[in-house]
Amino acid sequence: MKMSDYWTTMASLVGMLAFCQTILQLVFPPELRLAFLHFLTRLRHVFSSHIYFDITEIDGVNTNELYNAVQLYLSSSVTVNGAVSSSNNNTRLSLTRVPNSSSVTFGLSNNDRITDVFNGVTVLWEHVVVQRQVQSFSWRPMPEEKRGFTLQINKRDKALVLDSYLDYIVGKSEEIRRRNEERLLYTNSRGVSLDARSHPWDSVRFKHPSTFDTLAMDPEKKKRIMEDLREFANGQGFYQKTGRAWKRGYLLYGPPGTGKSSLIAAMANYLGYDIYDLELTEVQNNSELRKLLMKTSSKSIIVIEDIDCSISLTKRGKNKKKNGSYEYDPGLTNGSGLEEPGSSVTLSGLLNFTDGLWSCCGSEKIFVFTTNHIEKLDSALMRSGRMDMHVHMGFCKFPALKLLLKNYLRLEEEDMDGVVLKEMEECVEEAEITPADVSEVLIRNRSDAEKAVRELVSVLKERVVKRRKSVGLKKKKEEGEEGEEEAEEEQEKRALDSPNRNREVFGFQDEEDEEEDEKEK
Ligand SMILES: Nc1ncnc2c1ncn2[C@@H]1O[C@H](COP(=O)(O)OP(=O)(O)OP(=O)(O)O)[C@@H](O)[C@H]1O
Ligand SMILES: [Mg+2]
Repeated sequence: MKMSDYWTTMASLVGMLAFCQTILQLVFPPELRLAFLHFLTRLRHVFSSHIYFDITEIDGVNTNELYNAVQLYLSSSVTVNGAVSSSNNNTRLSLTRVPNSSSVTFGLSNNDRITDVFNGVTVLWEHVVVQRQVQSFSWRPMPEEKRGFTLQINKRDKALVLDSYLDYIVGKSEEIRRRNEERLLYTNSRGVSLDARSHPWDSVRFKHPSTFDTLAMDPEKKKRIMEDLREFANGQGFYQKTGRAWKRGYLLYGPPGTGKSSLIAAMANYLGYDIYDLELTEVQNNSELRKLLMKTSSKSIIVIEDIDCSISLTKRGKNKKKNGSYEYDPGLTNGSGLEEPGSSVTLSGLLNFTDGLWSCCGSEKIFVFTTNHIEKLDSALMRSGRMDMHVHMGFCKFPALKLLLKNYLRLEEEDMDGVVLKEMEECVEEAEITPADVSEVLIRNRSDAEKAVRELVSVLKERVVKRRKSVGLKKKKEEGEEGEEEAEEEQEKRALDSPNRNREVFGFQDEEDEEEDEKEK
């Protein structure tokens, strides 16, 4: 038989089987029909030159990330990839826009098909939507519809698809999400079941406008951080070669309102990473902490803000328990001072979270801790290798001030009066003002740039005067204390040198003195 005849016979066989399926659906009772249908579908697949893969939206009770990836990928290939869209002119698309999202997502309508070409191989995608059978009882309610994609490929292309096409789709969908600036902000909350199948993080779309362009800080420091982040993101090979986990730790410290949280948002926007904002007070113990970590995705920033507020995570000695562990009380004592059993996150638990074997579940993760009081932190948290970069976010200096003026008032250096600029330059550092306070003044007067600048200068000057006063008072106090100390010392010295010292000091006369007194009498 010729090859073409073979394929014709096969095609007619497959067609016949499909026809039988339809007849069966009409004639037989449901139970029998189902069994026959299964049998015929199998038979059809045996003779078919195609192979099919089902990618369902929900895998058991977990959401299937591959489903979302395929949806995003196909949505972009319909709109971006010209070759595909032109061959799918008749495809019906559904349009969705998620709350807070700026972009519209195109998706395949129910039971519609689309072709895609990968490395010269054509594949067919079908979006299958069927009604779910009514559940008598379920721990977790399921959606009414069962959705999934079916991928149809030629049997001979199976290896190519399994080896690289699906990976390509996942990578591409992540890229699309980042390009759409659609990042997610996750947070954990207490009481969420942490069994192996559910997701302990709640997420919202993250659209923070802070970027490195809007961040007012020392330009050199900013450049270094950006370089470090870029090297990290491109450093897969380096981390592999050196045997290090592909992760990096940042400790941001400084007074409130100096831009620590803004820097984290800028980092996420710069790299296109998601943020996991870990609320440590909601975590009951180390094992829960580990489970949370296991459920974080790659390309993410895991943040623990205000770590200094977790008292027992600070100086080790203070809260050392009898068994040698370091305890953290996340407010779990129920007011009676009695701690609920098993409710503690220890410092070593936290260090394992950032540094131990578990920290490299997934890869490409950045850990960021923030604190207002670096001096309170335990040295174990600070040692090199743990927090790779310590970034001090300090009071506003002149370059940062100029950036804020530019961002808030669109005032360039050359637009401004040289004398005013000089005044600002001279007093900004001494004023010890935070970028948050500067922004406050500028926002208040943003409709009138001149007024904003005037007010800013006067605020700076006021602060300088206040600071000088308080420094003067402090100095005086110190001098006063020093003076008193000196006077006391002088007195003591005199007392020591005086021949009557024993009298003064000890309150008795020695024998010699008594004799002299007698003589005088
Ligand atoms: N360096 C900065 N550059 C630009 N804006 C800043 C900067 N620092 C603070 N701001 C402004 O002040 C606000 C508060 O800043 P942010 O929350 O980042 O401070 P923080 O250091 O995290 O404070 P805290 O220690 O209280 O958490 C921000 O919304 C931002 O508008
Ligand atoms: Mg903050």
